[in-house]
Amino acid sequence: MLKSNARNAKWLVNARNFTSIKGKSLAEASKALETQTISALELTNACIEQIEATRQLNMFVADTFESARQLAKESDIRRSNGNARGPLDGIPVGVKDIFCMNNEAPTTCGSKILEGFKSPYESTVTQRLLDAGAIPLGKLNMDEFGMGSATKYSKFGSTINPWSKDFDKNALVAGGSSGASAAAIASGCVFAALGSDTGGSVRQPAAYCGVTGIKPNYGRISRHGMIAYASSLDTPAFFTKTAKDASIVLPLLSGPDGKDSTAIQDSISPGWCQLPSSLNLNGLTVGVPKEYFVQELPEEILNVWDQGIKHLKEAGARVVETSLPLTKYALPTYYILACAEASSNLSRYDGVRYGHRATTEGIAVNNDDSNQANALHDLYCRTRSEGFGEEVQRRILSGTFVLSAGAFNDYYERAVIVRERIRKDFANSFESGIDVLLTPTTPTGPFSLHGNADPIDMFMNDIMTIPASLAGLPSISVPTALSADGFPLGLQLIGAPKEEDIILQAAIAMENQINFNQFIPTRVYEGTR
Ligand SMILES: NC(=O)C[C@H](N)C(=O)O
Repeated sequence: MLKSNARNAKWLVNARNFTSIKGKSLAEASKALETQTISALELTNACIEQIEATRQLNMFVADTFESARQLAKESDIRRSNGNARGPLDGIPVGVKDIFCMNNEAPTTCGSKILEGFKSPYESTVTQRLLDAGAIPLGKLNMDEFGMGSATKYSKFGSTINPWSKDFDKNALVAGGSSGASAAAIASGCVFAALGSDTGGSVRQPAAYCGVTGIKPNYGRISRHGMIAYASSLDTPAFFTKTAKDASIVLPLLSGPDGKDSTAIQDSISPGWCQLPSSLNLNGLTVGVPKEYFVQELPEEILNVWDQGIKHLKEAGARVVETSLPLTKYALPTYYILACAEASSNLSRYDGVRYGHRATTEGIAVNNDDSNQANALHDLYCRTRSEGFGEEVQRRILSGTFVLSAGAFNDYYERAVIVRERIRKDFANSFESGIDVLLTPTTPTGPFSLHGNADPIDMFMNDIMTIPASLAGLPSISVPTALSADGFPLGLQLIGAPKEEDIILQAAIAMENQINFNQFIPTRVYEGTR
């Protein structure tokens, strides 16, 4: 009795110091739980408070606070019994609304067509989070079905970048499609957040929000329960404050899964992803691909790139120029393949099986067979026109076109061939002795939320991230510097197949020198840190 009172008293004292844990890394939060400096319930409540304080950014589209508090209490009991499950036990996390969860939150993928959809099952990756003792606080906003680079194409409206000078006229995009997951880390609402990366959806928002975003190798994390956009590219991925945190989370989410035939079947060796405590990169060769020096690259991006090269050299790496000649074909190849796969995947949303259904008012139905067929066709058309947003419709139309008989050979088939050649480009580079490639994550810093919404400009944002997606390679965005205007800029490390450990080592070596955590988006921390 006395003992537990003493511990409660200790927690109460520290409860006044919540502010000191907000915005800290997952490793730090985990340590605080381990030493019982804070309880999981207190940590959860502190994160909920921060979510409430930052509603203006429009990050959480569904809260699961009730189940979160229950899970936190269970975590505290486990810990007090000496049965804590490891570094994620008691850690508040967020989940992109693309992952099916069997809790109080609907799963909508940012789309009206899935409005109110309650998943009857749990995705593999969220189940692994739960098994590790993590505490999901809610579902995070996203571009509808993962299609976009700004988290603007959502039925819930846009998410705002926490680094914006103000959250109104001068609001910046958080990037997309997993923009809210990145923003939730940057604003200290959670310590890890799930996203998905098809062509850059985790790395690009990570760069824009000044956090770490890792896209593991295709198949490293099971896709079971992640709503499909372009199945040959879709990769469950996640955000943390630091690369060190990412190295803690990745092994817990990875591994074979009988429910996804594309999940990597190799079991993970015990030493995998465990990083030496004193990191130096002696013996590591970093390639800088010359084709990524696209003409339009602004000075500040070039400077950040130079800074990254310097950091890697200082950590002991050898840096050489390399060539990936087919880089310029990656963007069109991606948008042909992704749209083609999307047009097929999204054909299941017809207003009959689940989700939004258009009203049948005005659709004439009588017993005449042809009339009934017309009525059904009308229902599909109305449902899909009402349920899908503009960008999703655009992609379904172009995807249907590239798969049509007259266009298939010229577009889809060619794109499949070019994709293989792009994969070969990377393989040649790695075979020549390069261990990891270094590029900017994005061609610019975060842009205005209210600016030009030309879809082609939006596609151009993915120019640096898409090649690795086509090749299925692991890659990570490391927050590297602030622009002259005070906005985050990131660099991307791309690794050889299944070599997440190498990109993580290089990323950690960089972050040790950069110390990006010295910078914070002050508006969302006002009075809280
Ligand atoms: N899903 C992604 O990885 C984002 C990419 N900008 C796309 O719209 O396809």
